[in-house]
Amino acid sequence: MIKIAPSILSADFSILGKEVKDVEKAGADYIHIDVMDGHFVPNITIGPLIVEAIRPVTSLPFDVHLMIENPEKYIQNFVRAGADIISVHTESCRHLHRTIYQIKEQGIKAGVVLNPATPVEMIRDVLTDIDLVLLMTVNPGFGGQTFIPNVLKKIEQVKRWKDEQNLTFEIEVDGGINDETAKQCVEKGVDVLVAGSYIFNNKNRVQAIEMIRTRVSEVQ
Ligand SMILES: O=C(CO)[C@H](O)[C@H](O)COP(=O)(O)O
Ligand SMILES: [Fe+2]
Repeated sequence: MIKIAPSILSADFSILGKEVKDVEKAGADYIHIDVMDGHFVPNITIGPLIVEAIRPVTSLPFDVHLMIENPEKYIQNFVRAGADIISVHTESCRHLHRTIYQIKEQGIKAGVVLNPATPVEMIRDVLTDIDLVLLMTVNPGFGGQTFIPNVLKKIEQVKRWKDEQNLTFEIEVDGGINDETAKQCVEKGVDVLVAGSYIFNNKNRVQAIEMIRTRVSEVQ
């Protein structure tokens, strides 16, 4: 069963709690939360206060995507705020293995993220340590960008390593996901689809999630 993780980056922030509830009712599996610091990426978004504020609204897992410098400094804050999965970029971690274990020691799941231009070899030696691999299908920083098809072959490679070693981490994609690109990613072995603008820009979130599920079911 493919999981769908609406990215609240494209939600209406003036009614954020209501937006989260809306996608939960529409059949979301995770809530994807994009944390940006204006340094690692050219945009500033959500901090632990907002995560804490929406925590009581839903029981869905919070999938927190840290696009920040020195992510190790903020892990505990996001765990206390209610994160269930924290993913860090290989490009912002000098000691990736240490940071992964810092997350896991907090009793939550750890993910690693790769930008579109970062080779998958960067995570090969931590594949047995992680719960999630997040492959960016756009350059991080903004919602509503166009899917980069070159990432499809990276999905294929990560899926091959996962199967060869009988590993259980989830493969997630993020950026430019719509019903068509979702299908292409699932064909290559993706388990979790992050979608921001495709879901939140549709007034009918049930229909948006249903469109993705219908298209990807053609693969399964
Ligand atoms: O991490 C992100 C951007 O850095 C977002 O999760 C992503 O862009 C989702 O937005 P969309 O589905 O509109 O592309
Ligand atoms: Fe994201």
